[in-house]
This record gives sequence, structure tokens and C-alpha cells, in this order.
Amino acid sequence: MHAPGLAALLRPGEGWARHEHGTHPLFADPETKPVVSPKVHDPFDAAKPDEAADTLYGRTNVFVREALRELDYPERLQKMLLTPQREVHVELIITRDSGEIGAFNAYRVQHDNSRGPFKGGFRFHPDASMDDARSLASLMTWKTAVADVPFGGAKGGVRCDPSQLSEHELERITRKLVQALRHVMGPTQDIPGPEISAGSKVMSYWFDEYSKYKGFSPACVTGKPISLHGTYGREYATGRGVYLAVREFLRAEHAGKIVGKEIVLLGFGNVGSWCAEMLHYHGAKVIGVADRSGGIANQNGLDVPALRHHVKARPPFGGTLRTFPGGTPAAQEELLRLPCDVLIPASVSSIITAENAHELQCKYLAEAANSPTTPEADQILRERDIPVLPDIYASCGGVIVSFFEWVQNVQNLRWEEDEVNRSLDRKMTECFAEIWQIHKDQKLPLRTAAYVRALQSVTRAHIHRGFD
Ligand SMILES: NC(=O)C1=CN([C@@H]2O[C@H](COP(=O)(O)OP(=O)(O)OC[C@H]3O[C@@H](n4cnc5c(N)ncnc54)[C@H](O)[C@@H]3O)[C@@H](O)[C@H]2O)C=CC1
Ligand SMILES: O=C(O)CCC(=O)C(=O)O
Repeated sequence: MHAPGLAALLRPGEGWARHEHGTHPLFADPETKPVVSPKVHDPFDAAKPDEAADTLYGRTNVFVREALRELDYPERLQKMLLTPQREVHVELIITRDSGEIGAFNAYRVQHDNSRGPFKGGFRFHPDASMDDARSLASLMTWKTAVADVPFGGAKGGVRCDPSQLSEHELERITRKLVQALRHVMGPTQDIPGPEISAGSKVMSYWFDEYSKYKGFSPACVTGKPISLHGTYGREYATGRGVYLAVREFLRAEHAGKIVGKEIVLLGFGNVGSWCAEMLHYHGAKVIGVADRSGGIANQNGLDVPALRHHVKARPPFGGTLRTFPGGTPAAQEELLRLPCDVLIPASVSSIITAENAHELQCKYLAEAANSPTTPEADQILRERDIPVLPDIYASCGGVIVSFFEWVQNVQNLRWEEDEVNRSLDRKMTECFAEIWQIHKDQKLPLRTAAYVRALQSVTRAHIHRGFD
């Protein structure tokens, strides 16, 4: 059965009567009645989005298009949903600690703001690029819609190797970033948040620098420390959200409770380590963990709190995952093939590929990272009957609590930790139920079901806002 098309979104009496089905600009013949699209590219960037499937953005759009096929939307609307609104590329020049000049390319893509201000993190990573930012910005549009928080989607990246930057250099780069982008960002325009190698320290520098130009503006960025207008619960929100998502998923699949489930995590930074902690606390057996430096396995279950302590402490009191005494060193590729109940990628994009998807021995895959599975791998997992809990839902706990932080900042008040956590639990549960319903009713994979829900929500906002 097909999902309801555009006409079904246009409910009479919702204030859009001006555009009855058939006369709405979206249905107009482009030859006879031109409609001004709000999606305009920043002429500053010569590169236009390349939708070829071999780009990251193209791969993300493979999933979007799959859901669009269920929705039967007019071509012009599809184009709008597939096209980023603004793309900015800047070069940041700083003086390195050595006295030399350092130059870093940085990107911000603002994909869609029909549902609210653009929202999404800034990652510091050697692979950061415009293509990467486009793909991740688009995911944020669908993620905020799935999570039903009133934000749009954006993402940014600074192309650098954070392990080669001192604390002061990271601070200088962040301040330069604010100086370069402050005209297109702000509490009601575009609000950054945590991402790879960008935690609460980077968010503090952002808040400080932005406030120098625009006055005290805590709502200009989320993921700040609690002592600097941050919220309780944001530090572990994405990891906790993944745990809640897995809990709901197992329940719906009649696969039993978390207790005793065998888990493998690929990525042990903010998201991976907190997710491991939450799952361990609720009785799961975390039998393997990997990060950039290698991995560690223990069939009896790793002592996750001790492992987190170990990787945070410096030698001789701590070190890398591989030097943890409570397990056997293992490469990421080995852990990927380890039999387990749930495999959770929590690091970079495209970890699960056509080359390794045949080798996975998990019963379920839960995507804590953004875009960890390529479309080819996704297809293989479908054929192998391995259900996938998609990134735009599984990793949305972070942006949900970022929304709670923004709300507190705008109102100048603070919620108790318990209130944040209860609200996140409720939202993750409700969002899952909505996706599951579409999955069951329309017999769609969970990923497509999540995209259908997101596309309907974004489209509804576009229609209500009008297009001229
Ligand atoms: N921090 C947040 O609130 C959110 C993060 N995410 C996603 O979760 C993932 C992880 O983000 P964070 O934990 O915040 O970053 P992080 O910087 O705290 O941790 C990144 C982890 O990935 C590993 N890693 C980096 N490059 C790698 C590579 N080439 N191969 C294997 N492992 C590699 C690192 O060793 C580390 O364990 C990313 O995909 C991010 O987009 C999604 C939603 C929100
Ligand atoms: O909290 C935020 O705004 C960052 C969230 C994000 O970048 C993500 O969910 O991928």
C-alpha cells in the first residue's frame, strides 16, 4: 500500500484553503505559472550539490528518494526537498602555537528551515567537506522532523586533524568560525551543537565569541556546560537516546528486554561511551568496543564504567581501548563480524559497506552515528533480514535535549535533570511508535518509514508557510 500523497496532507480548515488541491502552486504547471522557490544557493560557493550516488549527499538522497516514491509528490516539491537552501565555505586563518600560520577550510550547509531555525553540529575532522556537510545537514532536516522538535536541518565541518591541534588552537579556530559565520547564524537563525571532536568546550567558545558581537546570547548554541547555561542531561543525551531507541525496538520486535543482550559498539567517544554505559547499567553485556585506535573484546561482558575511566585517564593510569586489562585486543573489522544481538556503529560515516555487510553477524543494527550504512549495504542487510534502526531516529536524543536546552535559554530558566530525562524518554517512545506504525501499516523498512514521517512533516510546514 502506498503512503498518502500530498493531497492527504492538505487537510481542509488548516488555514491553507487559499491553495485547494489542484490550484496550489505546488501543483501548478511550471511552464505556465512559475513559482519562486525559497531554496537559493549562496553564489559564494561555486560547487552545486552533486546528486551522483557516489557522493555522500547523493547516498543520503537515495534514502530520501526511496521514501518520496511512496509519497507521490510533485516533481518541483521533490526538488525543493532534495536541495540545500544555503551553503557557505570559509577559510579560517589562525596563528598556530608554533608561530606559523594555519589555514583551515570550514563548511556550513543550511538545508531546510521550514519547521524552525536551522540546527545541527559542527564537526572537526580530517574528512570534513562540503559534500559531507550537505549530507549531514539533510539528515538533520529529517532527524528534527522525526523527533518533532521545531528546528530545521544544518551541519558544518572544519577540515582539520583535531589530534594535531592544541586546546588554544581549537579555541582560536572556533572563534574565527563565529567571526566568519555570525551573520548567518544565531538563536533564531541557525544554532550549532555538539558533533565529532566538538564537545562542551567548543560550544563555550562559540557562546562567548557570539555574545561579544550580539550581546548575551546563551540560545545561540547548545551543548554548553551546565555552569554556562547548558542543560542537565545533554552530555549523555545522544547515548541515552540510543539506549531508549534500542529498548523500544526490542520491545516492538518481541525480542525481549535489554538485560543479557550482547552488544558491540563501533565508536567510543561521547555517543558510543555513554550509550555503552546506559546499556551496561540496564543489564546488557557489552562484548566488544572499538574506536580509531583499535578495539577490545570480552565475551563475558566488558566492565564499561572501568573502561570509560581507563580511556579518560592518562598513562600510566589509563590509555587506549587496546591497553584495557579487562579484555582481549581486537581490530574493528573483527568486532564488526562478532556474533551479537545489537551492533551499534557510533563513529564516522560509511562504516557498514557493500564489502562488509555480508559478514555482519548481529541480529539488529542500531545506527548511533550519522550515516554509518551505505545504501548498498542497507540493501544487503534487508536481503539478509537484519532490521536496521535508522540514524534519523536512533541518534535523535541529542538534538531533542538540545531543543530542551534552547527552550531553557530562551526562557532564562533551568529544568531539573529528572525532568529532562523523563521528557527525552517520552519523546523517544512516542517517535518510535509513530515510525513503527508506518512500518507496519505500509510494510516499509523502518528507515523508509522514518523518512516518510519526516518528509510529510517538512512538506506540511512548507505548504502552510506558502511559497511566494
Ligand atoms: N555528539 C552528539 O550529540 C551527536 C553525535 N552524533 C553522531 O555520532 C557519531 C559520534 O559522534 P561523537 O561521539 O559526538 O564524537 P566523538 O568525537 O566524541 O567520538 C568519535 C568516535 O569515533 C571514533 N572515530 C573517529 N574517526 C574514526 C575512524 N576513521 N574510524 C573509526 N573510528 C573513528 C573516535 O575514535 C571516537 O571513538 C558521529 O557520527 C556523530 O555525527 C549524532 C547525534 C548527536
Ligand atoms: O544537538 C545538536 O544540535 C547537534 C545534533 C547533531 O548534530 C546530530 O544529531 O547529528
